[in-house]
Amino acid sequence: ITSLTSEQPRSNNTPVPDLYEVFCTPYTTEEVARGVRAKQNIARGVLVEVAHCIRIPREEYVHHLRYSVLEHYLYVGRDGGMLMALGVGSLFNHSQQPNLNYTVDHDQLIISYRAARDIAAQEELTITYGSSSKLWFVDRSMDSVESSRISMLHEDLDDEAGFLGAFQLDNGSR
Ligand SMILES: C[S@@+](CC[C@H](N)C(=O)[O-])C[C@H]1O[C@@H](n2cnc3c(N)ncnc32)[C@H](O)[C@@H]1O
Repeated sequence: ITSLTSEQPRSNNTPVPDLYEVFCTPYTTEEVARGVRAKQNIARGVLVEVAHCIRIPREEYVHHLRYSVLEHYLYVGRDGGMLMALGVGSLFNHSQQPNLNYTVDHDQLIISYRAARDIAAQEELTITYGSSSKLWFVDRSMDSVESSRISMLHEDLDDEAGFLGAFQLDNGSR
């Protein structure tokens, strides 16, 4: 069965297997601080991960989850709801110059992550949560000094939906 499966063409929404691993970060501040890094070189455009999500209705988010630790793990969903990405979708750390882009399929409750550029083995895989002025933590990523300079230059461009949740609520957008 294994060889049969691997001989079949990969469908457009099947990520390439074994591209990443979870590691302990030197810079985030959780009790167990993790990030995700590449295990091998990844070419630009490669589908790295597909995260199935749990939809959290707006009411549950507003009255419960935003007061919990999960607040720092949620993606913005539809109609004021939020999405909890399963698997490593919830473990990507933030960078102002991320090497992953992601798209949210609100109907299928799926977030797809693709390489935004060529990525070298051992590089941390990162997404952007939004502009640095809206983050709820001190950005300690390796590129944060350079990135805060760039984000100040691009502050006005950063108001799209789809980033992780907390700052958007502070921002009064729901
Ligand atoms: C979605 S979680 C990422 C996984 C998290 N590092 C963990 O081990 O559970 C978001 C949290 O990671 C931390 N984090 C993510 N990116 C960071 C960065 N660039 N600098 C410092 N902390 C970061 C913050 O504490 C944030 O609330």
